[in-house]
Amino acid sequence: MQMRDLSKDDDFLSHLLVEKLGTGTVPLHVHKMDGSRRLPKTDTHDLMDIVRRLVVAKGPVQHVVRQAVDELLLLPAIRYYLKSYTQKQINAFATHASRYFELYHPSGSIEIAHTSRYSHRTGKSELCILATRFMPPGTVITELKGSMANLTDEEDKELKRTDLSTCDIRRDFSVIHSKQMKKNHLFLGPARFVNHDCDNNCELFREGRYITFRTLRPIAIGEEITAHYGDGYFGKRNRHCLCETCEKRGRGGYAPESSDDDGEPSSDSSSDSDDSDSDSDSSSTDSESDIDDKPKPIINVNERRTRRGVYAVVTKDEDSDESENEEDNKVPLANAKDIPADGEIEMSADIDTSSELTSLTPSMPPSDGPALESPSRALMTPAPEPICLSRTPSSLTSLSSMEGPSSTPQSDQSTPFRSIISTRRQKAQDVAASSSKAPAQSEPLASTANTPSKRLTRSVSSLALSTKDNGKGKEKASATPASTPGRRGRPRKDATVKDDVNVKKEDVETRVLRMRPSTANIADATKEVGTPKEREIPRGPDGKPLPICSTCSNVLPVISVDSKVVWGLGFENSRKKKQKMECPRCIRHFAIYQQPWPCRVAPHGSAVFIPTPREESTPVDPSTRRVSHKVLPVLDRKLAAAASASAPVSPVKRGRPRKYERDEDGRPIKKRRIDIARKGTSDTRSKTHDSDPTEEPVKRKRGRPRLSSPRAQKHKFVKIKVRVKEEETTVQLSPASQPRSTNGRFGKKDKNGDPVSPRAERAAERDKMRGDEDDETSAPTRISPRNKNKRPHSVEDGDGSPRKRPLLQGDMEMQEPEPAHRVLPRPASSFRGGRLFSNPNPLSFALHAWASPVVLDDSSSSEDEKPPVTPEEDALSPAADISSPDEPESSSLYIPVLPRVASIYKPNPLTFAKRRWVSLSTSPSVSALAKLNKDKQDNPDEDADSSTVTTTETMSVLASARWTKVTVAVKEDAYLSEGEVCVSFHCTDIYLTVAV
Ligand SMILES: C[S@@+](CC[C@H](N)C(=O)[O-])C[C@H]1O[C@@H](n2cnc3c(N)ncnc32)[C@H](O)[C@@H]1O
Repeated sequence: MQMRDLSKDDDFLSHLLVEKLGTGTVPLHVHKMDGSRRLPKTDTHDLMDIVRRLVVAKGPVQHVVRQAVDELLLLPAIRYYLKSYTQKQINAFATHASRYFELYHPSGSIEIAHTSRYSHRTGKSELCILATRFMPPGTVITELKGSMANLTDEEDKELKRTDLSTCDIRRDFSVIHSKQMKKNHLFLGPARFVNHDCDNNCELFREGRYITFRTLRPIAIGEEITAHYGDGYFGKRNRHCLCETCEKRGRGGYAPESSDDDGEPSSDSSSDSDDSDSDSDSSSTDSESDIDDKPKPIINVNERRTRRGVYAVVTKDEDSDESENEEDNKVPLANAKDIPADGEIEMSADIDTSSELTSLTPSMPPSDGPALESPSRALMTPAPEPICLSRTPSSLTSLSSMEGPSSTPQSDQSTPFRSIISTRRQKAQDVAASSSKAPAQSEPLASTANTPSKRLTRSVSSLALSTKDNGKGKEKASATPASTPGRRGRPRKDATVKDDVNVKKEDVETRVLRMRPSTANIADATKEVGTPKEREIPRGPDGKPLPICSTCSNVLPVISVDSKVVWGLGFENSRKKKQKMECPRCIRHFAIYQQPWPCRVAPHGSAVFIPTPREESTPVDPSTRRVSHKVLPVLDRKLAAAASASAPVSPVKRGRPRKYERDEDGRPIKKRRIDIARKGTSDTRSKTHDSDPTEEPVKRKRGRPRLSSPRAQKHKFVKIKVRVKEEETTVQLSPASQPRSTNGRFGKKDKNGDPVSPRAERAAERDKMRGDEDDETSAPTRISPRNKNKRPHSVEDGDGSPRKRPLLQGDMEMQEPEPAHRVLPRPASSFRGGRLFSNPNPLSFALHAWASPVVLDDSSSSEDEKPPVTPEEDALSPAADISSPDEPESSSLYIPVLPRVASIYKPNPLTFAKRRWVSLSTSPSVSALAKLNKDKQDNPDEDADSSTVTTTETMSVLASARWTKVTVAVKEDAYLSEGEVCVSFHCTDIYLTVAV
């Protein structure tokens, strides 16, 4: 990866996934490689939602993290940022993003937090890495990753260039030096937030092609993860180091000499150095003790201080000083056969050779042979792929103290790895040696959990610091808790297990927290944390109690950005009111995990909120289930979204205006809603109707209803089928001039398949003749676009009285005599013709109409028992063809009022059965039907069902001799509005054609 890409990506990603998730007013200020670079704006809610989904997602870490990265890449701001990127660059960006996302996974064991440790010198709020669970020695912190970019000579020079006037020191970012490659590398990513401590608890090491961190000793919950940058990173012998160890020992930046010589505001005091000495005495195994024997470092006049720290311009002499450790640095990582000897690595100060962290040793000792790999091979850091599913100690760990009865680090003899830093390695050996003598060594791992962290917080609160800065002397940690929210100032009664690494007894008693190695047990640990027990109230230099976090009991920090306090002042009122206050770390933690720090997963059985990309969950306090003020912005957003969703589509958008309001597919939400609506109604639309489906009909009009109405949607099937039968019907209308239907359903065919319908043809001829004779009579029966919306059944004659459709009568006269059948009015039902016509429904209309004439025939019983047959089934059955040999040819009566357009309706057999369709197996008595019509005329108030039949103007009957086919033509139907629309109903042997 190119240095520029890496620094740019890291600036952006740390802004997105660290700074932006600082939750509101609580800042997590990241020092950028290029602070002047403008970054695209992103919505914090979007980022937080992605992280929350990651938190609750199930599945392997890699999968979950990848999902989060995918979601991130879909955000408009990120797309904008990546628009000029090549695919390779995008991949690198995504990989780097995954390193940040991985930090948040519930299986993770670290977090990025704020620290005020260096603020008194730098005026800056800085960040650090804290452990969120206990880590035994040798644990590989897999999620603490960095990405490394090779530095070209120019870039290296550029990074080294120091503009003292602007203090724009970018060199303070991790620069790793490979001795073998003789090159510097930029090391960015979450790993860059690891601060230096002279008694570091972790070491940078290389595992295979990757560089990560490994614990050197047990690390407690809340303890800061520290590395060793080198002995000369903060000036010669780190004289300006502000680490806790230096503070404890009164060295580095806390040494009296340092402040005197530099003329800088000193934090040292001679009185405190005694304490420091006593600490050192108790830590007899501390590898740094040998430094005391050496002469005090000469102050380097080239030393410079920056906003972020102190850096040394190291002379050649100093280089030679560092070389004394070189042999130690070459101690190999034993048994680590997979580690390529692609270079030794150091965390570089201004001058690479000045660093103590001068080598990540090759996998094999130098004596064993040459380096395993070509020095030209680029160094890499762990990629997301090899993410460990479990955060258990690595195999390396298991080979160390985890395996033995002792929970302490073992010596190099039994450890398959060696420290990459000579002094650290020596320290580990010493620690192991001392721990083997410790009483706690016989305790299994469980007791390790009770082991307090070795490094105890000695930093002071900002209040104390202000006092110190006023010249009251060198701050010591004896009275004040950490400025980094990693330590707890609460004493524990059960903290009886002695630390592996010679911690003073009083320190143990005041700082030990029972550690829980498993995630589930962290919940219990949190309970303990939240239970105030004989808490030693931390007090400021003025004796007043300091405000503490109600969750982790740390002193609330004061956070300043650009030397301006942005958080942490003005708690006096809250304290007076005894309001609970949380530190930024705990606030942030709860916002992300919905669990009190350091829990990342809900205690067993409790509900976990699961936000989904579609539905944003409102975070609710799980204890009260009430929406708190914290979630109001989210709630507002949800309400706005709900309001806009329920509102009709309108150009005026409601709710909180958002610049990039898009769905998960990246499409605008508004458009998507319309699409959904369209999708739901698309099949209800006829070809010719494109009205807006969301539009509500203002007024029910006669005639064709709008398709958008629910009523219209009921007939979607009918409308779809309309076009299918058009051709057939046309054939029936003009058999001589138009092509016949080819599907055989309505077109009459003989055995050879030729269309044969003499009766129909004769009827057509009759109709034609009649039409010629009486245009007035035939006109209403002909459906034309002009009169399609008229109701032909209400055709009136000259005197204004309803006039029967003469066509039927004529047909009846011409029909061959049929045996009489009893045709009875349909029994009374809820059907009302008036309602039908005022609110027409072609389906019920036709059904009821044809339920009306109940033709009783004794011979029909067998047909009645037959189950209804659908048109499809019928089509498969040759017997069903209306021109089947069983059916007398003459049985078909064609009435030329047939619609021009027909459609087949596929009825639901059950519906048909319910409606008591009678299978008319015998030829109907047309005269009986005529009688029925007459009866109806005589008794207009009779059942409406009958009226539909007797209104002969509205329908014609085409009946076969056995009534195997019945066609009803309805001249108008509002629903089948496209003029000559016809619907054919089919049930068993009855065909019903409704025409408009
Ligand atoms: C690699 S960064 C570590 C993360 C850094 N705290 C941040 O917020 O970006 C190194 C910087 O951290 C600060 N730092 C880390 N350890 C320190 C120490 N022991 N003494 C003084 N400053 C330290 C210095 O400002 C240094 O330039």
